[in-house]
Amino acid sequence: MTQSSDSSILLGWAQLQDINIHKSLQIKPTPQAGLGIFYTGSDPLVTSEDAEPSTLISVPNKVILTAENIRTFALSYGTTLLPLLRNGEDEEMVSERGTILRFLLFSLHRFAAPRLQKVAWESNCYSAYLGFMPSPLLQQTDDHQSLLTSPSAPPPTFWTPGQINKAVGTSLYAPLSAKLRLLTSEFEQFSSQWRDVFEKVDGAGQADVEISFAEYVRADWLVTSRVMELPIWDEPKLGIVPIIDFANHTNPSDVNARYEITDDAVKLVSLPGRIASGDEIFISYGPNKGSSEILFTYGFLIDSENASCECVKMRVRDGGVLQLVYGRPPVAQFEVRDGKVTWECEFLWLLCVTEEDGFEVSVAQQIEGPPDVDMSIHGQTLSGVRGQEAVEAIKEAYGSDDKMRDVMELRRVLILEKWLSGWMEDLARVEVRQGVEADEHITEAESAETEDPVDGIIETLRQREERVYLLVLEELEKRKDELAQSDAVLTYLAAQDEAPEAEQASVETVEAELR
Ligand SMILES: C[S@@+](CC[C@H](N)C(=O)[O-])C[C@H]1O[C@@H](n2cnc3c(N)ncnc32)[C@H](O)[C@@H]1O
Repeated sequence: MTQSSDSSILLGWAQLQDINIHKSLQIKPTPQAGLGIFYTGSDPLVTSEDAEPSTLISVPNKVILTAENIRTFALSYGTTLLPLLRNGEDEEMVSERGTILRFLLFSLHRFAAPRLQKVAWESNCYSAYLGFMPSPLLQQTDDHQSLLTSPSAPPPTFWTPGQINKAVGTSLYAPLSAKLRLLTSEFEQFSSQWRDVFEKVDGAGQADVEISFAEYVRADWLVTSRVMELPIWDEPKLGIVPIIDFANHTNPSDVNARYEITDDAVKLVSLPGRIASGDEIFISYGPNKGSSEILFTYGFLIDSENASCECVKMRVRDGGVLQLVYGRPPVAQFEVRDGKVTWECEFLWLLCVTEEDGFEVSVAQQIEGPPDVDMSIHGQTLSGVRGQEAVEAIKEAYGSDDKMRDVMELRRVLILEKWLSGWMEDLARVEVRQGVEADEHITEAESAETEDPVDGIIETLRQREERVYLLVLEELEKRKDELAQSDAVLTYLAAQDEAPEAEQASVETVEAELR
């Protein structure tokens, strides 16, 4: 089967589904990103700088793989697909993500029983499209699949425990470990549900009642890397938009198309003057996403050298006040955009106020459920105030105090500096830590002799994150020097020198850090 006939299968399917595609578009392999969308014409309505944005692809809502459409579609499958879309024990439907994932699993599984294969694939009106889904680990046997260029390194959820361990210290490690734990526990439950459903089918054999973890991880990756949040209905919904989902990512400054969402369709429209004949159509998967986030979600490293922005999001686990007030570790965000360094760590307000300032947090452990957390500011108790609301209350109470504002900022700077230095040390540590015990389903397939492309990815990620931390540390150092000279801080320190010994604990820390 040739490349053009490949593309024509997909485009023919799209036509049957009332998907409108500009006549000069092709879907074909790219050197690094699997399949992509290419413009091959010279229509001035698309290429000219003076043209209006032009619709390249328009996908009607009824074709989008949303949970709602899949549930409707599942009704025609009788006893096979529908029971998979419910939670095993109760009769409730699974989440939107779960529904899309289970539909993909059902459609892409190779059933041995002809009856099941017919229902899942041959009578599936999405199969012509689903046949083009990438498969980073599984061996491809389909004619058109074998033509796809597979990426040199698999996405992180496919990494072996040994590969994952090498990411220790990067901002990828914790979310990746957590995701694999989640996938493992979901899979335990789902694989037995799958077995229950297919054991009842006449003629079902071993290949029909068993589903592998690798299949589950692949379906999850397809959902994660292709799903969009669609604000079409009253409440935004998740959906995979066929054909438009072949658009690859580039840096925001190089994009040549964007999404347009109307009441009845999702469209890909051109950016005037950005597309020439032969160009690939590119969108941006998120201008504020850093290397780690793109790697986690889409499985590749962005071209950060040419990007105007690098961003690191790190979950902060203090096991204390933050955990109590936020419920889960909050995210510290650092950004270097066009050379400008910024950070977003509002939750540090929770750590820069002390009992000495009239701030207290008290915890009452419940017999069941999370503990009750009360905050008290200058003797006034605020019950059940959590997260950003708690931060706002502290800012309101202390942020307007001219005498304390700089002191508090200095405390925040010092805490952040300490965290960043710790994270830099973690990044520099070469030792491999204890494995991700959850990942028992993927067998170790590493060879010491062959060069592992995942090593290169992790090393690049380490270097990028280290650079961001270094730039933030430089800024913090400057800010620390400014604050140390501020009248408010000098007055505060002088007053503390005169204060009785017992009251000096916090300033001693501040002074020690300043030295
Ligand atoms: C929405 S899909 C795009 C279509 C995809 N290329 C395919 O063959 O089906 C997103 C996936 O495309 C690949 N991709 C997109 N942009 C890329 C890029 N700039 N570099 C490498 N891979 C990219 C990644 O595998 C990503 O998870």
